[in-house]
Amino acid sequence: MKSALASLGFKQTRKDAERAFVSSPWHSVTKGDGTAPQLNSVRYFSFQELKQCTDNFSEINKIGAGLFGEVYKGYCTSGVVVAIKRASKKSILSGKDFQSEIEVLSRVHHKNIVSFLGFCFEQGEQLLVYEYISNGTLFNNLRGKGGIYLDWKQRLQIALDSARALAYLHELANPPIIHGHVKSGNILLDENHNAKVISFIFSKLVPEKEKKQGSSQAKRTVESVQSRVQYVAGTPGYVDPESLQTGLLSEKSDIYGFGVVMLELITARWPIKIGKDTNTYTFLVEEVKRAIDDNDQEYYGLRDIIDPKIVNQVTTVSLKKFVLLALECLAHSGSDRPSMNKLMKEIDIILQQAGSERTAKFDYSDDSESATNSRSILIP
Ligand SMILES: Nc1ncnc2c1ncn2[C@@H]1O[C@H](COP(=O)(O)OP(=O)(O)OP(=O)(O)O)[C@@H](O)[C@H]1O
Repeated sequence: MKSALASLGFKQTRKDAERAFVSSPWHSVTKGDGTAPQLNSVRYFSFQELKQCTDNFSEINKIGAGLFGEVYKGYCTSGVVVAIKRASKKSILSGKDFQSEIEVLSRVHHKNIVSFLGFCFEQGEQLLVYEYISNGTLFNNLRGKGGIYLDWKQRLQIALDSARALAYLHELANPPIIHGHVKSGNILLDENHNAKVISFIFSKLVPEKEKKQGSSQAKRTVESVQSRVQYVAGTPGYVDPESLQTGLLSEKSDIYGFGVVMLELITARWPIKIGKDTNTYTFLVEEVKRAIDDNDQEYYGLRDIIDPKIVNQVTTVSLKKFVLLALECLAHSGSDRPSMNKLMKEIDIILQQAGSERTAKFDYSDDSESATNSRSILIP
């Protein structure tokens, strides 16, 4: 992390850092009260610096918008590119809340989670600075909008990368973190098509006034999620039905969202489709469940639903196992869903099998195993 920061080219000296920290509103919050944040691996960016590297937050540098606010591409003087999330007025947190979010963010380090580089908190602004991930969201790429063609094995690898990231958040991060908003739009692809999970902290970045009693690290109200799904396109299809009933989010809500992402990887379809009259909805989960046919040895009943771009590549065994695993994630009751750790291991096995199934095909042997795998040739 240190070298990444040094290469940012802002030439931050210890003096600069101290000056910046003193001028930040946290100074008054933390001074002498023993709650100084552990910010060893992140740096403070002045608002002026961020303004400069985004050309005054120009439209041309705007790359997206989420519930926290708008996201800008920023060019550091060294040429390093960063992604800057600028809180909208309604997302501004109290100094203490922002501080605790920064503390959590600064402790998360995983190769499949977008790196958090620093923050800014001055002039009534709150900004988060991340490494910039160049190849867009999985959501867009699956729908041909990101310019990347993803074959079946790459999709399995993306599932594995994302599962690793979420398993880390659930089981290794300290304190454990519930993502709260798992969707293909929150999985970015880097230049080597590695998956990088983003936005995991957002569900905690809910303004104080929107929080309900009982909101904590482990159990957060789902009210904010519900209010968000009304205006975030595509998100409703990912919401765990059990959390909607109980009003609480848990790790199992992330598992549900992940199950939907798994189905997207197979089908490249929207998690929810709104009919022309806007009164009818089709959930991908229901579509897949309806189509499954145990008697179909080849496609498991999903021939017409599988993304046409990969339909000639999916291998029978890996397809069936992957779908069954996704359906386990989508069980109505959270207690029936697997843990992220289990998912990670299962997907790893499926990926290895998919590899060997493919190899079997290239053997051109005439046994029944390779006959079953007759669809496993990769189309370049
Ligand atoms: N580190 C990053 N590198 C490149 N692009 C990013 C990065 N972070 C965010 N983006 C872009 O900005 C968009 C908005 O991101 P953001 O995380 O704020 O919102 P979201 O994922 O759409 O929704 P939500 O905040 O509700 O999860 C993303 O879809 C992505 O295109």
